[in-house]
Amino acid sequence: MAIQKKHGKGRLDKWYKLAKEKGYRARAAFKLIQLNKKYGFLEKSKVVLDLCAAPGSWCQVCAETMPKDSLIIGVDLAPIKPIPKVITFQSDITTEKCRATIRSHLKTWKADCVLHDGAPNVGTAWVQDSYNQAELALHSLKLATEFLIEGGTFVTKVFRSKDYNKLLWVLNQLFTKVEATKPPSSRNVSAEIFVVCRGFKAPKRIDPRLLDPRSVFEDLADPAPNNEAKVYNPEVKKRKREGYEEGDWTQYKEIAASEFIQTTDPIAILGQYNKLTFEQPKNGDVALAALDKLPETTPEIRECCNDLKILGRKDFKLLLKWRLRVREIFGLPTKKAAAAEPLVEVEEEAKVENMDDELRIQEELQRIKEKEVSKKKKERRKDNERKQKEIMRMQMHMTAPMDIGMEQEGPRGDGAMFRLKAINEPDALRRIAKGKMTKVAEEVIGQQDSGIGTSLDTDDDESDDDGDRLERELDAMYDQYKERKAAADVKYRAKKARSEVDDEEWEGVSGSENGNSDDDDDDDDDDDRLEEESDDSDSEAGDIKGPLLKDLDGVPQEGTDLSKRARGFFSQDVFKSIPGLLDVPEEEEEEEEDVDMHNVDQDSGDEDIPSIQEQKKQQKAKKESKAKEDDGDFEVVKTQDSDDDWEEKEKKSKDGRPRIDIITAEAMTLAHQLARGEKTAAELIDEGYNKYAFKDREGLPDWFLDDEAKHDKPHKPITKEAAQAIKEKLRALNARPIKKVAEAKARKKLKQAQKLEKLKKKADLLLEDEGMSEKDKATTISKLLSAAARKKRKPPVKVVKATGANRGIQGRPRGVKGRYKMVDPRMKKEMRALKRIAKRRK
Ligand SMILES: C[S@@+](CC[C@H](N)C(=O)[O-])C[C@H]1O[C@@H](n2cnc3c(N)ncnc32)[C@H](O)[C@@H]1O
Repeated sequence: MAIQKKHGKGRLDKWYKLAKEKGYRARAAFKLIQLNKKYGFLEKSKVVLDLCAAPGSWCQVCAETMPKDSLIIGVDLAPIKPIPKVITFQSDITTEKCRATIRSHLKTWKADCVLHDGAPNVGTAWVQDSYNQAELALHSLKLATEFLIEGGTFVTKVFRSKDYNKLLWVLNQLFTKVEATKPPSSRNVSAEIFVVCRGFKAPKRIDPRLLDPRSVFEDLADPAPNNEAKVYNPEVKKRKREGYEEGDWTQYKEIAASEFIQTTDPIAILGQYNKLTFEQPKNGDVALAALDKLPETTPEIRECCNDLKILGRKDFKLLLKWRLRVREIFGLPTKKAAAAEPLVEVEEEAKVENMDDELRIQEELQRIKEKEVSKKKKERRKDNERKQKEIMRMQMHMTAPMDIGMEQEGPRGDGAMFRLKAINEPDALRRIAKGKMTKVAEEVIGQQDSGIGTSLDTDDDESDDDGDRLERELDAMYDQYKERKAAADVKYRAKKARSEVDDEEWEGVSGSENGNSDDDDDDDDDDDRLEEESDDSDSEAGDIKGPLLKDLDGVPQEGTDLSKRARGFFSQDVFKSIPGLLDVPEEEEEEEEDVDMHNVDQDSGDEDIPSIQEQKKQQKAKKESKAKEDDGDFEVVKTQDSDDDWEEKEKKSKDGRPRIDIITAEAMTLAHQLARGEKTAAELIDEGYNKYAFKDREGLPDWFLDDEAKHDKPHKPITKEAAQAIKEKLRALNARPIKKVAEAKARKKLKQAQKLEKLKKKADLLLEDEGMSEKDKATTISKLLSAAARKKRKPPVKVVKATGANRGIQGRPRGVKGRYKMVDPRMKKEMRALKRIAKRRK
């Protein structure tokens, strides 16, 4: 990462430039803008108090963002140039006078928001600077507690220093939500951060010590280093990311061993020091001399004392035991003695009890909570993974259903996953076919309270919020990418359209069931739709026969240009009165035959596709047979086979052969092999079971699946002949005019025919005229014909020079009508030069 310069031109960063551009008085404006973007406190505020407001960019932002007629008061030590809609005055926020002036401006009102971006004069020692900042923040908090409305927001700038935690503790006592954040516009090199405190508790009485810098920052002990951790768990070493401790600038420290014996906090010594020394100081230490001579001070103890930093848990224990033993010998109070004097101990403890302890306890609690939550998450995820694996194993016949708790009712029982009766959702079968097993199981089986516990994703929704959000963002980004690509890339559009058509084919059974003709076929939508439909399922339960018993006889199938779904839709009763909706009008047919443009299949002479007359015949025959059925008194029981028939019929031509258009070289190779008997159908089916066939795509995001789709299929060899056949097919297809051209040609033809008709009528009239001689009639008719054959001359294109008034203009030059072309002298010269060159080459 590049190091940000804080001096010289380094200060003039993008925020500085942007502030200049936008007319803000300081780049600090963006800090407030970004804070407000995150927390949104300004839009709902009517009264704002901006402490330390000079030069006034925060006030500018407030005036811009807050509702009209809001009250904005800005105060600073330095003068603030007037800002429209803002009251400003010069004062020191730590003084009583400033407080009184604010009161006079606010009258009886309370501020919805108090902002503080104050910075005392910095440039002294870091410790002093940070302390001053914390102190100023506390002063601003004091004003906030006086003028802030209950539930109001206080925003303050602080430095991350040793006082930071104490300040945070105070803020936590007064606000329900306290969050520290560093807006992007705040320089990385700056130690400043902003604390946004929401939900002012507005207590009736505030302990003055809470807002007194001396009691908050100075009277409290520094947070004790975690010496226990160092001693009880010495193997886990924590790096000191914050550098040296305050006032502790050396790394190597020794202390007299006698001190260790006498101290009340031996752990602190063991944690902080490197060595317990037995060396006598200049003025002599009797206790140390005695200790040195004690038999309890064994060589092992001495060895341990020599370097505390390399000791393990066991060694520390040894030292502590030794200390207790020596204390007993010296007659110093030990634990046992302390137990006999509980009152003294309690008093001592009460003194130690301070804000830091509370902070530590809070932190500890938070840590334990987080640990628990993450443990639960992990367990849930593992559980889900296990279940998914089991289901997959079962799909691959590696596990019996009993292994995942389906033994009570068997595979077709109430809770059974593969029970077809349960799949009464309009789209469920298709979804299963698509591999949306988990979702279906979740929705359908989950409703039945089967106890299998296959609600694989539901728990994750709650537990894995971050993961979900990330996934959603990725999905949204991928959708955007797809849209962008579709807009720019024709091939991609065509591919997408193809894949949608493929999807539609699958939907044959369920697509028209509810008349949901306008549904998209997106996989993503499937899930949503499943949810919607399953909601309705109760009410419709009686009507739904299940997709395996689908009545599609009533749906006209062939002979129109409409899709399957559209046919289903238009076959409803309401449309019955409109003639010709489902039939192709005869005129159109004739026109199509005349124009020769739409019926591509006829063009190509594709015998597999039935002609319109044949289609009609089929329809007629169907109607008759249906009428016969209706006449009869018996009810036709639909079977699964009949549905299959319907699907089959859709795909078959009149002679019963499947209507398959082979468009890839692989398919053509297969077709050739089948035709020549080189491959049997059984072999083909067998090849279908390959390593790509059992991919679990459930729950995977679209972008991943799309990428995978490029590679997760077997690559079949293709033959030269097959490739050639496909090439020729494509060439023939390309040779055909595209629809637009064909339409234009047809229009032209039609116009000519109309003209000819008109001429004919005129000629007839002339012929009937008895007053004209035959010769005159002939000349008039020939004149008419030649006039009709004459092409209309296009008006010439006017050339306009792009000089004088026309230089550099855009659009039509003045006084020029009709078609025109702008030329400039440069173009003229270039054209001449080109002509010259061409001439020379000749
Ligand atoms: C970073 S500037 C504030 C910028 C301001 N938020 C803006 O957007 O323009 C810090 C300001 O705090 C002011 N300040 C420092 N100590 C102050 C005090 N005791 N009372 C009032 N203002 C003080 C300084 O005069 C300085 O103008």
